[in-house]
Amino acid sequence: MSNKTIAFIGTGNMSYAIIGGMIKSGFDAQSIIATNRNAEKLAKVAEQLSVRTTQDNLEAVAAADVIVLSVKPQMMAELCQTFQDADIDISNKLFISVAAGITVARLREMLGQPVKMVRCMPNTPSLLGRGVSGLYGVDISDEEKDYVEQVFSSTGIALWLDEESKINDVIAVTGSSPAYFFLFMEAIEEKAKSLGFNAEEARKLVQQTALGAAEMALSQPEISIAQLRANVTSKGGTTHAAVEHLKAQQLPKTVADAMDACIARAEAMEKEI
Ligand SMILES: NC(=O)C1=CN([C@@H]2O[C@H](COP(=O)(O)OP(=O)(O)OC[C@H]3O[C@@H](n4cnc5c(N)ncnc54)[C@H](O)[C@@H]3O)[C@@H](O)[C@H]2O)C=CC1
Ligand SMILES: O=C(O)[C@@H]1CCC=N1
Repeated sequence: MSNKTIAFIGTGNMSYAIIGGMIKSGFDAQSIIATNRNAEKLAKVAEQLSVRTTQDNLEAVAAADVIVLSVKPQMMAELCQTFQDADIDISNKLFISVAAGITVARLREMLGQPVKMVRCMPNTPSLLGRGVSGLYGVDISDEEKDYVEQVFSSTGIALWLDEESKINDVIAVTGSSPAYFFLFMEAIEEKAKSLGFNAEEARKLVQQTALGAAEMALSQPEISIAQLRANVTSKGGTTHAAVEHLKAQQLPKTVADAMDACIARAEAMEKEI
């Protein structure tokens, strides 16, 4: 494992998930610094992940070799300005931004210099080592590329992209998509409750089925997802009735349109921020 020190600036949902995945896979907690300007949130991170914590971003940046920018996109310019204003040499540090909708060029503008930069689009299942991270690097050495890959492989699957615009595609396919699956699960859970299952039963039934379906896909890569669906669907049977209804309601097109909306929003943010 590398001996680099990595600082997460703005440790909220996403960075908590990445750090959790890193710790679970054996990264040394003392090589990880987490910051948050909110003391309560930071105390929770210290207690649950046992990493080094500070409310002082500049202290963390000064101590780290690698800095993960993990605040909301709208907060990024204000944060980066504080690095520019401080008397810290960031020229040789590696920056990783997990923010949606801010390009490398814009991040470098915010930081006031052409720092080494990786854009990463992770997702929250990273917490369980089941994440997916799209990666796009600029001006990084092979050694830095290996380190970044080690970090994000520790939280799941890491995929290097050859064009920055593909980060927006990854947002639609994996960054945002846990929410699509949760929405589907919520809909089944609600309907189960309306059929008379109590809240605990409805939750258990839906989560176990989602897990079972995902594990069937994962454990049988030689069988297409369409075939797995067909295997549940008896001709003239109950599943057929449900699936035909979803198709008549244009579910596949609705999902594709939602993913286009996701990409369009990322592109719009690139102009706004
Ligand atoms: N949540 C998700 O599923 C994903 C989020 N992302 C990206 O990750 C970034 C963070 O998102 P979340 O973790 O969901 O947001 P979040 O709001 O949970 O976390 C951000 C944290 O930063 C803290 N913060 C804000 N300004 C700060 C400052 N100046 N100094 C120190 N701490 C500060 C806030 O208190 C907050 O806890 C965003 O840019 C988002 O685009 C990327 C992929 C997936
Ligand atoms: O909703 C968002 O903007 C962030 C990026 C991907 C997931 N959450």
